Amino acid sequence: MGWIRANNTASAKPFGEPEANEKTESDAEHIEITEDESNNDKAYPILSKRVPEKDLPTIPPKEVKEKDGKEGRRLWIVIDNLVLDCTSYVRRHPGGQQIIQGFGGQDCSWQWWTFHDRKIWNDIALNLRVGRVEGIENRHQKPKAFVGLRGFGYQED
Ligand code: HEM
Repeated sequence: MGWIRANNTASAKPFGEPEANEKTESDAEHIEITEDESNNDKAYPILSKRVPEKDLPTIPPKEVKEKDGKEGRRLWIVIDNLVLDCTSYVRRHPGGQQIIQGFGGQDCSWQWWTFHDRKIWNDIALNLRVGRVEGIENRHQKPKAFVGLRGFGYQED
């Protein structure tokens, strides 16, 4: 795999870490965003995973909901109140493009953690953060965990 290459250092400055978007060895291992593809959003560029969560910009929910990836708009998803820009990543998603597109501008926290582990979070998702948001609801209720057989007629004796 290659580099995360972000050329938007200047636009990242307001968030307090001038070198925030410099590539590093650890960033480099698992995600490749070429100069052309990154086409970073000027208002909300993708920030390095070295930027602490508390220093991410807070994005109004209205703006997040607009980023549905349609008609040239950026494709953002929300996981655990973090906003991830999947505009470029979606094309290389091993689970297919459609599933991410279906969550554009929306929360998909529990669905995400159903299919991915902490390593994928650390290696890839953390390299896609653009900010934080409060108040974006998941449109699907999380199914209750399957806790026993009683409901299916199992009888204890
Ligand atoms: C930041 C966004 C995302 C990243 C970085 C990401 C990353 C990945 C990776 C690395 C895999 C391969 C996993 C493996 O081979 O073990 C994968 C598979 C998959 N992802 Fe994602 N994904 C993202 C978003 C989503 C979303 C929003 C969904 C929908 C809920 C989703 C659903 C899936 C599914 C269904 C698979 C296939 C799982 C399987 O074959 O067992 N992903 N994803």
